[in-house]
Amino acid sequence: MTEPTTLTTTPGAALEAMRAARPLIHCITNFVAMNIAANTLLAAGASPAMIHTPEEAGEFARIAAALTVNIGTLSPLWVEGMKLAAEGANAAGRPWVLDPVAHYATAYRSRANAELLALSPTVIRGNASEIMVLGGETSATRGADAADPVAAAENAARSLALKQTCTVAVTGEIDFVTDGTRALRIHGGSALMPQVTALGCSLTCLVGAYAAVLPDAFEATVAALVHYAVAGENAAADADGPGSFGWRFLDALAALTPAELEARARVEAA
Ligand SMILES: Nc1ncnc2c1ncn2[C@@H]1O[C@H](COP(=O)(O)OP(=O)(O)O)[C@@H](O)[C@H]1O
Ligand SMILES: Cc1ncsc1CCOP(=O)(O)O
Ligand SMILES: [Mg+2]
Repeated sequence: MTEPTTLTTTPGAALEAMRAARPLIHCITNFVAMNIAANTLLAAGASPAMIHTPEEAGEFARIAAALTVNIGTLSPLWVEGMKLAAEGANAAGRPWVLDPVAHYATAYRSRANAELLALSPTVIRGNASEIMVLGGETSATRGADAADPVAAAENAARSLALKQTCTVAVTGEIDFVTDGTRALRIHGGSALMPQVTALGCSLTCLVGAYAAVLPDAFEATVAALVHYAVAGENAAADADGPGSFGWRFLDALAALTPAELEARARVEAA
């Protein structure tokens, strides 16, 4: 029988540590997400830098506390920058997070994603459809939005985590995080979240911020997802729709205190 997964750093302590460190996060994300992801990191308490050109991406990854790579809007130059950055992060012993946006959509995108997977991301964060296909299963989805429930992706996430020796986060109505041995589910958030573009991409950057500070990538990923889940619930309480949810969500990320996060976190064994 396996032991139930417990956290050594609670979500409140993780938030306190992340804000105290205000880690510099190197983000290579897509054109849609760049602004909202940078604002997400600032609101949460980290310091973003969006740097993608091959001339400097490898060098900068060695300076930053963590790297996040998102394949949402690719071009050959960007892919080169992503690979150099991942190599730089690995060389400097920094964690890096991969967001495989719609990696199944085209042959070019699949190839780029496979090349990044070969560079051993510390964490992979995707929606259920993205993780199912990465884990060798099929999905009816074609674009960036999920067409499957998170529960359907749990087995794929476990096998992907074991194959890649990394942490895998599957997000959706109830998030699932595993490193192949440990596994937890995180409740919270809002049905308005998938109606605002790039919130998943921005979460990937926030996972980088926590992974920069906590030594355990599994626990860092859980902490980032809990921060997002509680902020999402708070923002949704007064939102009229996706538009007002967007700005309320930034405010809620910033307003959360470690004590509130501690009291409101809903994490269960999986
Ligand atoms: N139906 C939902 N209810 C609550 N939270 C949700 C729901 N769908 C997505 N989320 C949250 O939205 C955030 C982005 O996840 P997701 O939409 O799965 O990513 P992506 O944008 O990459 O498809 C996560 O924090 C996730 O928990
Ligand atoms: C719409 C879109 N198209 C290419 S990247 C992107 C953003 C996807 O954002 P998310 O995965 O967070 O929904
Ligand atoms: Mg996504």
